[in-house]
Amino acid sequence: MTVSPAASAVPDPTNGLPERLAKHTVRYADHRSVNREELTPMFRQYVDVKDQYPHAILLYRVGDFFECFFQDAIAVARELELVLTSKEGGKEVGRVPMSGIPHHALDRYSAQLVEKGYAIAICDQVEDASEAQGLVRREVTRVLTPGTVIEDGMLNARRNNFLAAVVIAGSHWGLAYADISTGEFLTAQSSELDQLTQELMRLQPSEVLLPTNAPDLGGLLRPGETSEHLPDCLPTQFCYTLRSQTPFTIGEAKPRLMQQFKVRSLEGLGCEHLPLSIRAAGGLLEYLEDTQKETQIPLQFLRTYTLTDYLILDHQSRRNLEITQTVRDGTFHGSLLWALDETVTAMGSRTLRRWLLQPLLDIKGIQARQDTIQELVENGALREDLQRLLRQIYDLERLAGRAGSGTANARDLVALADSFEKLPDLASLVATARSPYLKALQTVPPLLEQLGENLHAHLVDSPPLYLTEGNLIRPGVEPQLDTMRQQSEDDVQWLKDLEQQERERTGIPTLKVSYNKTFGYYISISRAKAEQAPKDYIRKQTLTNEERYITPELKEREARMLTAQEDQKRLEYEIFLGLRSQVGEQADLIRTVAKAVAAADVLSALAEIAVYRGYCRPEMAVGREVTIVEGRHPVVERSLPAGFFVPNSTELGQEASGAVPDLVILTGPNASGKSCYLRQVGLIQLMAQVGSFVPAQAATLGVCDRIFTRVGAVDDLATGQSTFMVEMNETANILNHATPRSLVLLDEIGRGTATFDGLSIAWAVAEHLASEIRARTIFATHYHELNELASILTNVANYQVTVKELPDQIIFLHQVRPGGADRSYGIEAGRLAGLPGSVIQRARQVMSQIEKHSRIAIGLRKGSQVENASREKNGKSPATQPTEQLDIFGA
Ligand SMILES: Nc1ncnc2c1ncn2[C@@H]1O[C@H](COP(=O)(O)OP(=O)(O)OP(=O)(O)O)[C@@H](O)[C@H]1O
Repeated sequence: MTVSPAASAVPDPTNGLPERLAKHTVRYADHRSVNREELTPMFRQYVDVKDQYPHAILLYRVGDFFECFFQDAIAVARELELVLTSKEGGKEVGRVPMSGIPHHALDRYSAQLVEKGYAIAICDQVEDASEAQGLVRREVTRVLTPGTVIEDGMLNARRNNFLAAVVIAGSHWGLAYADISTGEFLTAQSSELDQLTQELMRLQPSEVLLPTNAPDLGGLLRPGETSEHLPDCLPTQFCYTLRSQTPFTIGEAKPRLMQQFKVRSLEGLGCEHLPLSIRAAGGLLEYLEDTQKETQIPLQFLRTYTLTDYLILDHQSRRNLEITQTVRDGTFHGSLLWALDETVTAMGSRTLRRWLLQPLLDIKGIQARQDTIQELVENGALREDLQRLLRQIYDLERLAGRAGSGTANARDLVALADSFEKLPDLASLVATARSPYLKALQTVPPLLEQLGENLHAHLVDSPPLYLTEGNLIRPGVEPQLDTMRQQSEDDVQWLKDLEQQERERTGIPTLKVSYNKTFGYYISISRAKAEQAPKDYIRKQTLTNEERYITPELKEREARMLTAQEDQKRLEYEIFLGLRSQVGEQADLIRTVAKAVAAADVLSALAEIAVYRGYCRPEMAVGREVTIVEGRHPVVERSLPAGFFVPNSTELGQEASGAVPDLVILTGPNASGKSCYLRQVGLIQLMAQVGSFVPAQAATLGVCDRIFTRVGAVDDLATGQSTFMVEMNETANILNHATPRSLVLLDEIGRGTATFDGLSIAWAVAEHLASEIRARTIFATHYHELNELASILTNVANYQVTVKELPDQIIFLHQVRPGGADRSYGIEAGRLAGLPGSVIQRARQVMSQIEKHSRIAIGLRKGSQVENASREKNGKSPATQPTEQLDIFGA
């Protein structure tokens, strides 16, 4: 990072030092507090590097370890539960805190630190320690931050790892985001700050770059940390990196983008006229240059999108519909994605997640997906063969990314070649397919076929993990390598011959020619026979049972052999690098194919589900109709034994017929299935717009612009808002943004306050939605007084979830039927829960008094009588001619 040493004041040297170390001779817990002149040369080199990376944990290579010192040692020991020790920092300095990790465990430990929101600078030895004159030269070769990791072990295969950058100007904002492991790079600009929050919540980026004027640049705010530099609209749950403003200025960002994509104008990228988008994207690119050092990240062409391209789902709705995790405990198990993810590749799984979070608005796009699913539903053999082949295709997107960035190993290239080999099979399998997503697989780019053949021709089937140890390249492809290999076989034979020859010369049949790292080749004779060793043997080492010798002839041959081996390994490595860059050059093409493969995977998974779980193809309509026949909740159905889920139908929002309501008031006892029904309707609509088949017997669904859900009441502890305030904020958001094309699912509005306030608000909200906005709405409530609304507004209907009452129990039928519940079963539920009999009896008395005398009840009764009379007289629909506000509190 181009960050100057921290500008903050030099800290107290012992601040944060663990007691155990403080008691000993360790005095310095922070590298900035030490007098550099007094440090040993190695420590001086360390602090010089550390100064350039004040906000990252510096992992400093010393032999076989990556060591941390001073404050980093303390943090790393704490976070990774490693032993904190100390090392002599200089005569006057004394010991400084130290902790370290073995170099071979770098990936594992780095992954843990990055996951905890730390940035890591890896400072490696850049010259051979044995050849160094004085101190070994070291350099930071890579900076790892949560949003910039590409290492396989640090990424979740089934989800994207996004790095985002935001630029805010007043209420306008620009957002750019990239997944550098797959190369996706997108940008958007808009004008409502709330939408920025919603976009970030959808993306769940691992790291967000924020240009600021903060003096302490490069700082990383870990999730949950707050800062005066963090604007209010940005949720604290993400990891933020504070950057300088300069790369985010239009003057720097624009040329950087043009250079990256080798274009003369940004017109082709679609963001020419979106300055905030350009600034965000340019700032993100600069950060990549800064952190990736020599590693080139092959990004795809920047794509500009607008928020209105997709069905809008705000964060609350996404959460309430439990799309990627459950509300209750935030687990994947129990979410919609869990229920639908039958994909067989990691690329498919990531694509399904993205599709579920961005349902489509375009009917043609939806139908293209539906057509593909239908073909795969109708042709079971095709579906099975397709999935069998897809299973054999590796993560092309990320493998291409690693090849392009020069971090792929030989196994990665073999995995790519194996995958390319399957593409022609895939193409011939779908040769006669008719649907769009299968047709996309019918042609295999010849370049990829050749590339796969070339990789297979060169690389052995199971290459080693390390690239510089040889054994990567097959025999017979590179004459020079074959000559070298022949030479080393001759050498091995020469050693065998030597052993035989020396056994005969000395008369010792147990004499052996062996090798170890310290002495190289030597002749070994047991101690008992040592006096038989010839005079020309030079003794090198004496062990308890063995004497070891060398001869000038053996050493001379050894020197030649070792050089030849090194040359051979180097040549293999060079051939490998050539292959890797050939793959890297095709990264874009590979990713295009990867996209097609991923989509086919998602659609065959959805087809498989449709067949086995009895889903139907919904008819997508241009109007506002929501007609679902015998719908089911896709997740609850899966968690119940087969046949236990009770299907329910839904009819909302038909244009012409007055018989179909826009708004349904849904009543029913606790735990009867109201929330489940509400979510079921939302999920069916969402799945339909993703292009999936839906859990129903039949469905006709108009395309929705937004789905809003307000389900249950949960305190938002993160922002310190009360249950009621959260509920009111969410309700306000719905009333301000819903349109006649929206689907609104409300559960228990007005519960978190006094009953009268709650009922009044619930009434007013329902009335506004039905008569002003006319959004398709299901309004689940315990206030059965709201049933009166249906007698006032023609586009409102009452439904209830039915129960069967037995003398000592209620049986939940889970059936949604027309009509309103005339009472709630709260007291009944209390009785079943074991409240004392006297309390239950008293509650019943109180309730009957309230029902008789409550001014709300009287007001409602009176109001509806008056309203009915006036409606009959005028013959007008109150939905088209809003009534005056009903005085539910009586005169
Ligand atoms: N259609 C159905 N078929 C079978 N079981 C169902 C159905 N709907 C709901 N259930 C079961 O009933 C349980 C309670 O449902 P839900 O939470 O939707 O009730 P509710 O009416 O919203 O309750 P409350 O008013 O207390 O919030 C669910 O966990 C589910 O197991």
